[in-house]
Amino acid sequence: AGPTEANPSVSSDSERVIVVGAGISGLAAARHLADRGQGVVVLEARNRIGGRIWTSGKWAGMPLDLGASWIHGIDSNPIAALAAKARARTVVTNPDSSTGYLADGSEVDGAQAKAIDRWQSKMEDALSSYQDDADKDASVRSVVERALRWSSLSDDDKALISFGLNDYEHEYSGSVDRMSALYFDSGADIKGKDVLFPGGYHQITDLLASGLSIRTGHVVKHIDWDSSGVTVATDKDTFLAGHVVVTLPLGVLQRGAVTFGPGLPANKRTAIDKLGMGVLNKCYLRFPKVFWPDTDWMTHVPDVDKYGQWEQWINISRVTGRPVLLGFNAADFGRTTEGWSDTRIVDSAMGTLRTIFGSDIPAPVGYQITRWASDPYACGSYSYNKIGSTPSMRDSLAAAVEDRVHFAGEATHRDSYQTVHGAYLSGIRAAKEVAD
Ligand SMILES: Cc1cc2nc3c(=O)[nH]c(=O)nc-3n(C[C@H](O)[C@H](O)[C@H](O)COP(=O)(O)OP(=O)(O)OC[C@H]3O[C@@H](n4cnc5c(N)ncnc54)[C@H](O)[C@@H]3O)c2cc1C
Repeated sequence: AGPTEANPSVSSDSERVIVVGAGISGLAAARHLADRGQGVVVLEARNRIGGRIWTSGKWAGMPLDLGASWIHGIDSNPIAALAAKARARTVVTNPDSSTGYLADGSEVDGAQAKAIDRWQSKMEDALSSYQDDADKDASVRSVVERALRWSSLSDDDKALISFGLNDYEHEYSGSVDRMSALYFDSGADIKGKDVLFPGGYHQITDLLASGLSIRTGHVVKHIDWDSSGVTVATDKDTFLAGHVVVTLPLGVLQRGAVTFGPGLPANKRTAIDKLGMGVLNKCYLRFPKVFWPDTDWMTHVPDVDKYGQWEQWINISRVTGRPVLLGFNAADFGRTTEGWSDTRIVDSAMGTLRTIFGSDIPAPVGYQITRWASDPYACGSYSYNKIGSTPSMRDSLAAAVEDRVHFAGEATHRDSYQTVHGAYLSGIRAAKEVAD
């Protein structure tokens, strides 16, 4: 039967494709299919599209990205092509444009900067020789600490090494205590400059979404299939289709928030279980005036007992001309702060800024804070390679089930997981599977 009058959204149209999730991967899949004449409906739990791309309009005239900010590596990056198509202005941020500070707030001098670089190279060497020689996985931290004879080091050197370890956590989002030394960096190298969008990343998702049939406010609960088709049940309705493209974040799959009938194959369940979902949170602070240096980045090396706290900041005034700083917290500390009140988070951030810039800096006039791990439709920021996982598990995560249930999303991209472009490419890949 076709759509019924009582329930127009129920259709047995076996040609139709349902896409679960209106993040960049779901939108890419739906766009690809719709452009080829395929009937496609996107079901999205939130009342907005974009998923982990989320531009806040809370401060008038100052769009701020609470999820992804950058196109990582603009060379042959499909998101750079979409940005051009959307006529979205981009601004390069340069990792070398950075001012560093030590635990006491003093600026890192030339010799100290060299010491940081030296420890960073030693860490990289230790991890790459481990990858060459080891036959058993271990955590990034344990490999680094063993190779650098941790217990024999001074507290100052430990602080510099810890800063390097936390840098991995910012990049990969997992804790170095659980991140796989063998595979933590198994993704493809980023090629080209990093750029962000002063007008917000939503320009990319809006471009893809234009004209698509998207049902927001539909929380998918069950996905069932057999030889005749697929049934997708949300909290409001039931939808029938020939194929479904599932773009649920890894953390949502891990939580078992959506049931699959019949169950998912064993290798996919193993991949869901073993891959890691990490955390990166943002805290934007708006001030009455700029009191910080005119570099893109500011870094802070805290004492070892304050591991991972407010180590990386980006100077938003370079991008928007407005007096705004963005502090990041990753992995365990990022997760810990999610249990704190906004006031406690802002006070903690201000503690670091006062150590660096003095107690007479102005109080912030506004803040915006993310809690990605507590978000039930993300359950984390992006995936990472946890001890016990292997890169091939991403292929298992990506594999279609019986040519009916297809999977996309950043975690399914073996080379470019953790990124917008990886998620986008995974959506196109899933759409091509359906269309074939
Ligand atoms: C703080 C942060 C900073 C980042 N920075 C960058 C960066 O600078 N550059 C970069 O390239 N990448 C960055 N990333 C990663 C990037 O945002 C993601 O890789 C990408 O957006 C993921 O897209 P996706 O389509 O796979 O998943 P999502 O965008 O999460 O899409 C999945 C969709 O499914 C929906 N959903 C969940 N559960 C259900 C349900 N039960 N029913 C229906 N719908 C459901 C969700 O609401 C969501 O809209 C960042 C991520 C975070 C969180």
